[in-house]
Amino acid sequence: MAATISFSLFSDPQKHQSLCFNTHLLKPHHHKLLSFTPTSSKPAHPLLLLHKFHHYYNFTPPFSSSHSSSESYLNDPPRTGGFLTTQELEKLQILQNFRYAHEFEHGSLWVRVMEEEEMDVTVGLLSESFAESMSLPFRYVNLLGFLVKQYMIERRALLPNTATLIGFYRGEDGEEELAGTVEVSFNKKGSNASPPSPTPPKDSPYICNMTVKKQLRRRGIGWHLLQASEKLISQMRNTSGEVYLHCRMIDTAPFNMYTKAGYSIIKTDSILILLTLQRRKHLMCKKLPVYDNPSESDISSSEDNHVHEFPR
Ligand SMILES: CC(=O)SCCNC(=O)CCNC(=O)[C@H](O)C(C)(C)COP(=O)(O)OP(=O)(O)OC[C@H]1O[C@@H](n2cnc3c(N)ncnc32)[C@H](O)[C@@H]1OP(=O)(O)O
Repeated sequence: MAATISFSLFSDPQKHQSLCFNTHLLKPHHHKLLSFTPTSSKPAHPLLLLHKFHHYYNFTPPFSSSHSSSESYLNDPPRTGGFLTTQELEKLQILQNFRYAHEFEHGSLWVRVMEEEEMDVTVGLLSESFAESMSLPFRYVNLLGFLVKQYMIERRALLPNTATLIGFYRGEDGEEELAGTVEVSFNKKGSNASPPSPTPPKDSPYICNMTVKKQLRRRGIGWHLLQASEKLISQMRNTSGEVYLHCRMIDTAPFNMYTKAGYSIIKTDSILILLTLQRRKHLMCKKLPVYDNPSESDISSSEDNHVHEFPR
């Protein structure tokens, strides 16, 4: 079981061994989940679940208002397997300082880079979204959570080449809550070793794993998570002015959003992809302006900049 899981989950084949080891961290209830047989007549084999999970968004694949030191990246940078260069330290600083805010008539949204302590809530939000999109029963959310967390730990080690953004929403009741998340990779180092088809260029920025909490959808939050991602990409001063993303053909909501935001289809999976139990996907692309000075990328509309106290 351990060896099979490691085969399909991780984006970097060289991490195969380490995941074999990690799977020993499975708690007894995880083992139970892996061998779980749902009530339908056709049992969902754990391998099928993992296969679907791997190909869902990018596997290649939320928030508390109180917490965390703002110095966390620089004082305790994630382990990248080597020393950080001066340029990488500068990029960590950009990530740490990144803020995006928007005032709606119905409430406020703040977006920033996820801190380590926020990983568990973010994992919870993503797992529910994956279960929903893969039409899996709610009882699979815990197992998905285990897999998503392993993935996020691996991605976090690639900071500042990739980052997970989280958005907090405060509605009319004054309560703040985690509203959504999105992952951005900025360059080849942050890209996935085995990205989904159709394959995007590895050295270009790439957006994936966007989700908005179900109860908060259709309020403009997804749109502003996308704007925040593009703003961050521009601030990170990439040489490539193009940003790529995948969107499943059946997902009309994100497809409409990306089209409205100026993304166009570059390539679409052949119908033969259905033989591999995957949904057909579009690879979409948008050309972003390249700025010499990162502050020039601060192009949010004036209403976006009604930034007050930022929850941390
Ligand atoms: C690259 C990737 O990550 S692809 C994966 C995308 N994620 C998912 O599919 C997960 C499940 N879905 C979601 O979490 C949400 O529906 C999201 C993230 C796609 C959109 O988030 P929301 O906050 O609901 O979107 P938002 O309210 O900002 O709408 C922006 C635009 O998207 C489109 N849109 C959003 N929801 C819908 C919908 N249900 N039907 C049709 N179009 C929709 C519209 O064009 C909308 O603009 P409009 O309001 O002016 O018509």
